Amino acid sequence: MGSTVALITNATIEPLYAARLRSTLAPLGKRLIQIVLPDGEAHKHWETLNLIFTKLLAERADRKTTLIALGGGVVGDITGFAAACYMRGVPFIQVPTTLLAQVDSSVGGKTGINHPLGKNMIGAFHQPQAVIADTAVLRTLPARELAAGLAEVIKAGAIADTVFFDWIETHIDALNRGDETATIEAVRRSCEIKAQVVAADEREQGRRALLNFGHTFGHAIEAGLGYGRWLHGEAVGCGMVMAATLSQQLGLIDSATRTRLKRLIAAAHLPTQAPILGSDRYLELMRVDKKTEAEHINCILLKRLGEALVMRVTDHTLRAVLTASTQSDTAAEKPNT
Ligand SMILES: NC(=O)c1ccc[n+]([C@@H]2O[C@H](COP(=O)([O-])OP(=O)(O)OC[C@H]3O[C@@H](n4cnc5c(N)ncnc54)[C@H](O)[C@@H]3O)[C@@H](O)[C@H]2O)c1
Ligand SMILES: O=C(O)C(=O)C[C@@H](O)[C@H](O)[C@H](O)COP(=O)(O)O
Ligand SMILES: [Zn+2]
Repeated sequence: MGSTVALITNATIEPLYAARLRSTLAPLGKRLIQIVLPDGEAHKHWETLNLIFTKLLAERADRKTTLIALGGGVVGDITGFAAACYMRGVPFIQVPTTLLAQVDSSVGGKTGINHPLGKNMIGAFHQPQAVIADTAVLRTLPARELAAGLAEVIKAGAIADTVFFDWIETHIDALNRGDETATIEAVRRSCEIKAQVVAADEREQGRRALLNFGHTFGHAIEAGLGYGRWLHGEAVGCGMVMAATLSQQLGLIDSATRTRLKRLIAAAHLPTQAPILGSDRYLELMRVDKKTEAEHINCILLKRLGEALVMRVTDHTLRAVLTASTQSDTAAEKPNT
């Protein structure tokens, strides 16, 4: 580690947890630069990234400076990308403070920012030196943000581990109320699953794409409504229901499996009915996805709970799912019966 550390956080987290982190760092005797970003997904863009570069340059941060991301996925993704770019790459550490960041975004080295035309479209793979998660900080997390984090926990079970999926079903009430023992187990197993997938395919040449279950639809919802209107986890929760509907339409899963996933997502207080954007707009947004190849949309589908696969899907099939998913629940069930 060099002689300087840059603590990067946001205006909500700084008064809650920055002093504690500063006092932990104090015995190391490093020069500390603190950068406080504006809060929210709507600020996960180029201008916010540039605030970091400007401050690091103005403070003469050298190429051995370690950046520390103290916050949720937004702070983590921007800080990681700043670390990947600043002086062509400096080390960084993730200190995730949301459930979503502790179970998913702090692990695996995907960093980046949004573009008005697409979610996370500008970024880099850059692994953190360490991830330090303390579940005690989740006590101050708003309930809506806790639910958003559960979406990525459910995703991990749905794509990779049926035993974990069963466990989430059994413990959903405990997870909803932030029970410490259940939360620690959810963080532990989600990180274990993610780390295994990333270790096998760090740069998403294959299996890592499965971690994108629910995201082709979800990212379209986030970008289509305007970043920050629906939380990432909310959009992913709804996106997983849409992907399950698609899986059923393609004959991969039965109606009972789709219903089981949908029930769990609803039990985690996440939306299951998609916002109306129009099928044309959805398809336009879904095509702006890193899995798209020569304009063809690739989706992550379920084979069963605990197993997923990537498949190219025609616009025709997607239109049917989009229509069903934005109508009433009864209508959404229709194509599947
Ligand atoms: N890199 C990846 O692999 C990856 C994976 C999943 C999601 N993401 C990204 O993560 C982002 C979503 O992250 P998020 O859900 O953590 O949202 P977020 O970073 O916006 O944090 C949610 C809100 O909670 C506040 N907050 C954070 N910690 C708190 C605490 N302990 N107490 C009280 N308030 C607290 C934040 O200030 C913010 O207002 C999205 O941009 C998504 O694309 C990235
Ligand atoms: O780590 C991954 O790989 C994921 O897909 C995890 C997702 O939960 C996360 O939202 C990720 O940022 C989405 O990746 P993207 O490549 O579609 O931007
Ligand atoms: Zn995600």
